[in-house]
Amino acid sequence: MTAEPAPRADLVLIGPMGSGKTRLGKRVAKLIGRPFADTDKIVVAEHGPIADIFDAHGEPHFRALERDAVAGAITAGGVVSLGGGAVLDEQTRALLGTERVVLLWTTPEAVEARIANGKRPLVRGGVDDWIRIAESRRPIYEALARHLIDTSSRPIDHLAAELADWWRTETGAAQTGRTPS
Ligand SMILES: Nc1ncnc2c1ncn2[C@@H]1O[C@H](COP(=O)(O)OP(=O)(O)OP(=O)(O)O)[C@@H](O)[C@H]1O
Ligand SMILES: O=C(O)C1=C[C@@H](O)[C@@H](O)[C@H](O)C1
Ligand SMILES: [Mg+2]
Repeated sequence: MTAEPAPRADLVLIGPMGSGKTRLGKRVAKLIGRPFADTDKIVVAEHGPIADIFDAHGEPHFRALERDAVAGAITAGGVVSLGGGAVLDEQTRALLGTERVVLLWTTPEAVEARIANGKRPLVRGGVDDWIRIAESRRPIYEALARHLIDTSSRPIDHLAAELADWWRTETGAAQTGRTPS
């Protein structure tokens, strides 16, 4: 029997816009003492604001940039927060098949204020856009995830502590005290 390849990243956070991937990812990385990367931030650093990329070149161009950012970040390791739609890419989904993937979910009520800053071109129509997109992607998210966290109402510190505990259990770090490769 062939063993499943070991995950390259410590954690990969997926989920809809505003579910807290960036904020929680940063926090949990600090707790477990591992580097943090956010694929949206990588794309922005290299190519400028996401809304500008969508407006100037369209979504498929953004997805291609995002695919490369995801592959690079996962190969580098640590805690990786993906953009909400990164899972639409087939190559990315194949990569995530062997990763420790955590799905963050939230309610429309909780997300409405979180997505109101105009930085996300796909929800310019507000929370109705968010509901349509989140629900259409839900089966993809659920098929990839090994663990689910609802970020609607609990304080970020509690969520981060819970996720760090899950990581320790999954990796055996609690028992051995070592950092997994
Ligand atoms: N658990 C939480 N409680 C309250 N506010 C939160 C929580 N998680 C995130 N937020 C706030 O919601 C907003 C969006 O969070 P964040 O940027 O982490 O979402 P995201 O999942 O990375 O979204 P995207 O897919 O668009 O990158 C931020 O202003 C953040 O501070
Ligand atoms: O869910 C999405 O499709 C997106 C989420 C954000 O993280 C950004 O990657 C961008 O706004 C698109
Ligand atoms: Mg984010």
